[in-house]
Amino acid sequence: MTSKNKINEDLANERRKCNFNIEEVTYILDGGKEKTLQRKKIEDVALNGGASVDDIPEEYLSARERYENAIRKSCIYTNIVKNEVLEITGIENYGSPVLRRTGDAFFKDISPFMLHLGMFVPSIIGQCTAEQQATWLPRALDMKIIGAYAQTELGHGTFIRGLETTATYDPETEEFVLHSPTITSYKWWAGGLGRTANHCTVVAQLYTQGKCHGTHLFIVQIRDLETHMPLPGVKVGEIGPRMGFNTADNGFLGFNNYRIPRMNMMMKNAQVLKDGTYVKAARHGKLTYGTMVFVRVTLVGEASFNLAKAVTIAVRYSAVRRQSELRPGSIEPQILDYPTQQHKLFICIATAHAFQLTASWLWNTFTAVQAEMKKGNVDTLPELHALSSCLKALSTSDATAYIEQCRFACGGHGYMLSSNLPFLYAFVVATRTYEGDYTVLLLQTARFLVKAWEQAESGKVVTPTVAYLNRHFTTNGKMIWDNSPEGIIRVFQSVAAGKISLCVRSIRNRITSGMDHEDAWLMTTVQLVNAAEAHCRSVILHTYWNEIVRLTKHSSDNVKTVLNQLVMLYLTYWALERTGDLLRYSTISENDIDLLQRQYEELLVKIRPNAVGLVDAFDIRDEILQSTLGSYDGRVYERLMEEVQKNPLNKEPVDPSFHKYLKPLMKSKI
Ligand SMILES: CC/C=C\C/C=C\C/C=C\C/C=C\CCC(=O)SCCNC(=O)CCNC(=O)[C@H](O)C(C)(C)COP(=O)(O)OP(=O)(O)OC[C@H]1O[C@@H](n2cnc3c(N)ncnc32)[C@H](O)[C@@H]1OP(=O)(O)O
Ligand SMILES: Cc1cc2nc3c(=O)[nH]c(=O)nc-3n(C[C@H](O)[C@H](O)[C@H](O)COP(=O)(O)OP(=O)(O)OC[C@H]3O[C@@H](n4cnc5c(N)ncnc54)[C@H](O)[C@@H]3O)c2cc1C
Repeated sequence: MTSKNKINEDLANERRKCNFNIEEVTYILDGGKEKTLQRKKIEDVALNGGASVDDIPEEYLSARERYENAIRKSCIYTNIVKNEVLEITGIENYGSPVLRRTGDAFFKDISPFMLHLGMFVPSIIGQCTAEQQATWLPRALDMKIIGAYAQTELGHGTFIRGLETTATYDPETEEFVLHSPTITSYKWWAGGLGRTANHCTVVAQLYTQGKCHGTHLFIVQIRDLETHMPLPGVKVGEIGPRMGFNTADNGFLGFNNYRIPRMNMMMKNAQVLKDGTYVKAARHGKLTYGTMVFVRVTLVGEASFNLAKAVTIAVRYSAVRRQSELRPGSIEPQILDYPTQQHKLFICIATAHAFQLTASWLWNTFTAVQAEMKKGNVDTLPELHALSSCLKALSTSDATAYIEQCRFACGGHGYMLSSNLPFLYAFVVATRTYEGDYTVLLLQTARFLVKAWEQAESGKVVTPTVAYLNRHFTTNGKMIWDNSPEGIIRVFQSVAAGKISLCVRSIRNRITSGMDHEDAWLMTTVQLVNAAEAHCRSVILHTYWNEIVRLTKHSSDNVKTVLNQLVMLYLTYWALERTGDLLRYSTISENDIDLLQRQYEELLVKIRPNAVGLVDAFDIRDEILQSTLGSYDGRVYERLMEEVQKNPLNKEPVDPSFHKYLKPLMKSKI
């Protein structure tokens, strides 16, 4: 073995200690052996050309060079996908998470094509009629047209009903006239819009026959397909440097009485006829928000995957890194041996599992609701909206906090861009805001919870994810504390029920004392966010536990044991995090809390020998991890030194600025 492919001895030892079958866990996380094999096949085809490697790491490039480089790599990757990967996987895999994640090997930051596949194509699939799809979809999938999703404006992101861009129907020419009447009506933020896209989905207020019918979606060509020049009446550009997403050319867009054909309105859920008659969406008023629901569902899996990357980096690094002395003169321990380090990292492994299994479950729920809606039944949509809203909010928020924790766990080296942890953080922290801000989405879930509470109060049976509310009305007093997984979950459900109940009481009291409903709701929103968070925690705990029980039924004993230890760690961690709530809503005692703490510390000890095996089971290739600290071989220090050689500042022994500025300064007199 050369030093280049030699595995770090500490990491090799960790792998020898691992007592479970790593592949078995990978299969569970991927959703089955076949899925793992297909993912590996895709990765082999897409990555074996080594196309990801930049001669100069992208962080050293100027804004222009970075963008051009991102486009170059996006085209390379798209050609590989079109010509090689889809040959083996089929076109239906075009937008699949596996392909998006494989693409991470090409970009430390973001592909300018991400929103094309992430939202433009889904908006065509979800919002267009079959006839419209036949016109647009093949061209979009073949990249003959490249799209963005332009909804947010300079003045409004959250409040979609407040968007100002107008689309006014002109029956004379059978066209819509798009217009940006104010500075705040300019579209702002859309990924890929600034420099790359030649089309976009535009969300605008629809006017026909002198009446406004609210926001609707339109497909709009914004650039010439030959010259790429913005079309007359279109003003488009890039919004400037951001915390992350710097290769995603997020853009602005304004229209000056810009005309598009009538059939460019996405007409699956509402239509404007040739004479201007508006035909209302028959089934549900919010179906035009469907693309957002789809993306929120996929973001739970994204949160899991990015957290899995971060914790793979941090655990491998913590096995390689030795620091301090436990006793005078003793060998320096691996930092992974410190219980405080285990406390930082094992919860991240467990959370990545919890979110991955919840994401699959949510995806199944989403497809079931879609199937019902195809049959004309929209009854399950409110529950899906409430679930996808809170799960998106919590998974992105927790993943953000834990990725930062992984960075802290890597000390100074975690601050290096080459560790990839700062990029991961910058990417994931944005997911807490985009596709619906954290607070705003939890308040959407709270609306659903208050309604469900009122139904349960009146004796009606409520939908499955809030079924615990029915129990709330049949049991008296605090929930009996019980340290079994099912017991902990029941207590978390009681916490949620108790908090929702307090919200309802607050709202009612405020109304009784003279407030109108809107103000009473507004004054209760701090509690409502808290209640929605508690509900969502209980959903995640419940789903994670149920899925582990179901998926490990036929697993080997050691896999069962280690996955059980992780889920128990997760349940215990959250019980300890929420002791205040447990004291308020259950019979838990001081003694029970002491026991929980001991149980938690014992779980850290039990998981420790399998920690590296557990992150290996995420099976994330080095090309995708893109980290000096987290590679499979653990050559941390060598890679940090190799990276230094790529630094353009080190190309010449003396920097020109020395002669230009430093030397004159040194020579000048005070
Ligand atoms: C291949 C790719 C793979 C992976 C993906 C990887 C990366 C991700 C890809 C792309 C993402 C990248 C960038 C992000 C792009 C964006 O950010 S696009 C812009 C997103 N914008 C938002 O999310 C805005 C958030 N705001 C809203 O959703 C709404 O305005 C609101 C819900 C907050 C409020 O809407 P209103 O119309 O005012 O409604 P309301 O009065 O509050 O509620 C009325 C009733 O309607 C119900 N409702 C609201 N929304 C929905 C919905 N979506 N579905 C079903 N029902 C809904 C609401 O609950 C109310 O019901 P009641 O019964 O209580 O009356
Ligand atoms: C990296 C990135 C990429 C993006 N990509 C796209 C894209 O491709 N296409 C697109 O259309 N958009 C995109 N966006 C925009 C994004 O969807 C919005 O920024 C997001 O929905 C939040 O809206 P806002 O910016 O208007 O925030 P605001 O609504 O102004 O929020 C500001 C604060 O006010 C609070 N707040 C707002 N309303 C309420 C309320 N009703 N109750 C309580 N608190 C409230 C929020 O909680 C938040 O703390 C992107 C954003 C980012 C950061």
